[in-house]
Amino acid sequence: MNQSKERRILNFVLQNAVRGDPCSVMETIDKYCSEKEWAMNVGDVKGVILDKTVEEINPKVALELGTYCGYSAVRIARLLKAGACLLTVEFNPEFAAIAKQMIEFAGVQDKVKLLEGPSEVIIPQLKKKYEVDTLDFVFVDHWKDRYAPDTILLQECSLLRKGSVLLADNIIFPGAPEFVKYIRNNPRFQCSTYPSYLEYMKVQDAMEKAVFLG
Ligand SMILES: O=C(NCCc1nnc(-c2ccc3[nH]cnc3c2)[nH]1)c1cc(-c2ccc(F)cc2)cc(O)c1O
Ligand SMILES: [Mg+2]
Repeated sequence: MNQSKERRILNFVLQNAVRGDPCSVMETIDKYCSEKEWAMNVGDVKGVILDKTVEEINPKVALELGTYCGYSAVRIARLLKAGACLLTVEFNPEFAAIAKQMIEFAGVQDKVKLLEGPSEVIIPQLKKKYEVDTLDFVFVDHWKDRYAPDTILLQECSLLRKGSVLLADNIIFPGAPEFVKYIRNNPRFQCSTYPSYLEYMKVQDAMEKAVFLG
């Protein structure tokens, strides 16, 4: 049975990146996906916006919605301080299996908890089952029609506190119009937009940062 694209990306990393070196893993994925096969990682251009946001917040508890191959989990985890953790949610078992190996190869497994399942099931479990109090940072990068309902669900589950920061990928391409409409008209969020480019392409995209005001 022929390999999936995600399996080819992982194999390229296992054969070409430096084990235990997150930057080497990120660079190797970016090289493969810009030269050989496009894939929906946040990538090296929008990745800098992600880095700056994580460094500014210095989160103790971070959540990622949409693990995919683990590129942004490695990107975020490499910046987390001792004792901080990233919970990342993936519902596709194939992607989750790839991401688990990617995260372990990069050596950030002690900072990352990969949760398999749909976000609408996992989010309500975060407090009791995963011992989360509130989230300092949320990277929203899963199915675009889940952005708005899951932002509402995070509030309903009291997982956001005054100052919690959401950063949403792809608000231009593929786009998340319901989310943008919801978040920009919501007085409980302070929003800012970061124009950028779709990963590995000369196509306009943007990220939206939304600070919860409590
Ligand atoms: O669909 C995307 N990302 C989502 C993957 C995912 N990985 N995991 C999930 C998940 C995880 C828990 C969930 N719970 C419920 N739904 C869930 C979905 N979703 C995506 C697509 C593109 C894209 C651009 C141009 C194109 F021509 C085609 C595509 C670019 C991007 O940057 C993306 O992020
Ligand atoms: Mg994305």
